[in-house]
Amino acid sequence: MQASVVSAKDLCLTYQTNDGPVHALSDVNLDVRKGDFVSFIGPSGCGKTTFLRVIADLEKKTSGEITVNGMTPDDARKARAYGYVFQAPALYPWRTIEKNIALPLEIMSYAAADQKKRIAEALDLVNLSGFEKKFPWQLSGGMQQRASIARALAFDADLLLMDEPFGALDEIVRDHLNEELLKLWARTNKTICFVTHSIPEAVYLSTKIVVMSPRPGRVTDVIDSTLPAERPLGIRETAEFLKIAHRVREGLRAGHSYEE
Ligand SMILES: Nc1ncnc2c1ncn2[C@@H]1O[C@H](COP(=O)(O)OP(=O)(O)OP(=O)(O)O)[C@@H](O)[C@H]1O
Repeated sequence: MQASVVSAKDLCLTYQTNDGPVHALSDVNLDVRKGDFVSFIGPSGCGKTTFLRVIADLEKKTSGEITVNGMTPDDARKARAYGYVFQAPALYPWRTIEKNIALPLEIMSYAAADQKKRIAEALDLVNLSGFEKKFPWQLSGGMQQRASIARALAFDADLLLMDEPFGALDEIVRDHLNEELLKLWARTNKTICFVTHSIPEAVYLSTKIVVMSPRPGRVTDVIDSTLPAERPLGIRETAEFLKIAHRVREGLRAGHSYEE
């Protein structure tokens, strides 16, 4: 069996707010294994982003256990165990695209030639070759997000945390990036934790789909995908795909509140 990359046991996180406590995560138990592609899906406010942020040591658990590569999130952060792609592109406006991508590589002291190679590969992967010298504000929102994905890819961490990275992109670009991400994942044996609101995206990409529900944020279903590793886009029309999508939809419906 593959090693555990993220392991959560009875994990709880409660935010204290002026309106009282918000139970963002309640008794979450989950094991992400090396090489897994795990999608987190659920309605707004069910704690998907919070879970990623706990892994990345950007939030502290209230109780329970969480390890990342067998370490505390704090030690994992110091060991630079992961790359993080945020919901909104977080690029420095005073740096060109290539300099933005270079930043983590500079911090990690990659040799200049290696930096250049990685930047070129990452830009190619997200279809941004030729935009190296542009500044973020010269690109569309979608292109900026692709650049921030390139930054997380260039930095060669085994674990990629992706918070709705393709949510703002048009569907054709999104399809392309989904395919490219799968290829990259297959080639590199990375472990990916991926937040999405899209059922087809979750089913297409994942080896494991974690369905969550809010108030309090909890895991209501964990689906191990039966789809083959090789996934042309056409697989989305197959009976097997639709069966898994149906189960995800049922899980979402069961945990959904219509009272908002
Ligand atoms: N810093 C914070 N302080 C207080 N409450 C917070 C904070 N961050 C998130 N929350 C609350 O915790 C709950 C979970 O939020 P979270 O962002 O993790 O959900 P999500 O599933 O990622 O939502 P979305 O799909 O909208 O991004 C929500 O009720 C949210 O309002």
